[in-house]
Amino acid sequence: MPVASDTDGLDAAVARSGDAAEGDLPINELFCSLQGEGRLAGVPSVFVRTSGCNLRCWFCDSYHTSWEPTGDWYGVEDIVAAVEGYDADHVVLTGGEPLVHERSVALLDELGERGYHTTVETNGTIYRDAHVDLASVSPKLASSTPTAERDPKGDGEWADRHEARRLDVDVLAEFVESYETQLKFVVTGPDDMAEIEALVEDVRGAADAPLPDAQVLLMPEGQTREQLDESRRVVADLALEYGYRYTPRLHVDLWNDAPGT
Ligand SMILES: C[S@@+](CC[C@H](N)C(=O)[O-])C[C@H]1O[C@@H](n2cnc3c(N)ncnc32)[C@H](O)[C@@H]1O
Ligand SMILES: Nc1nc2[nH]cc(C(=O)O)c2c(=O)[nH]1
Ligand code: SF4
Ligand SMILES: [Mg+2]
Repeated sequence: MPVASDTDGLDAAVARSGDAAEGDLPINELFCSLQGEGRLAGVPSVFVRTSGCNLRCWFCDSYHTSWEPTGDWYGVEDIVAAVEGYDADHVVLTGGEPLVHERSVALLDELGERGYHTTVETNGTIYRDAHVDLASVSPKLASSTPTAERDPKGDGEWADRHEARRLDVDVLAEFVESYETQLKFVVTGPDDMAEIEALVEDVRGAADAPLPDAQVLLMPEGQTREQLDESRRVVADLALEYGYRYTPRLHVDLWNDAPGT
């Protein structure tokens, strides 16, 4: 069932569609896999992927949650029951942008109460107070902006909105202060490094909690194994040069771009 048909996933994906009940969340997919990214890479985890996003990265590997959001509406209890059907104690709430949905708070709190370790994969533009064991924040760099030349769908209609929304240093600082946080940058090449260094310094200046280099991760851009074959060495060398941590995309290395991985 399409969750949204117009171009603004933030408004449209949250809009009530037909028989969706108050308190439901738009879910694009739910599956069990190994966490592929970040400091918990390799840990068996249930992934809950919400639909709808307030940004439009040209490279988004979850096209059907952002550019053309699809999914069905489920209540928190149904989602928890589906999670409990798998033999895993880690849950990753992702999207789309899960924190555009106020209802994500209830889901995270319920999972926390049941003893799950919760990771939230977020673009870091919206802060919410919830049970979050690891905030996996992926701030979006200028190189993510869908200019006319790189737009997967249109002719750059989203570029200005994306550009205006993609960074909020105070929101990033709030994540760092409130949660165990990793900043996980999608790196397209050496030209991204100046923006990363400046942003990390800005967040350090704004946050009342430390942000050591070990919590700053560089992740190669690439939706397929073939694309990562081109990018991973470049990004690994940048991590070594700048003293940040490298994170693989283990799921892509293992299963390429297969659905449900
Ligand atoms: C689809 S996003 C969903 C969560 C949230 N909207 C975000 O961007 O953090 C999940 C993760 O995949 C990363 N990602 C998306 N497309 C990618 C690509 N082509 N290459 C590398 N990482 C990508 C995002 O930066 C984020 O860390
Ligand atoms: N295996 C696996 N690990 C992941 N880590 C973050 C993901 C995401 O899409 O947020 C993701 C994903 O889609 N698959
Ligand atoms: S913020 Fe995340 S979900 Fe939204 S377009 Fe970018 S990568 Fe995709
Ligand atoms: Mg993914």
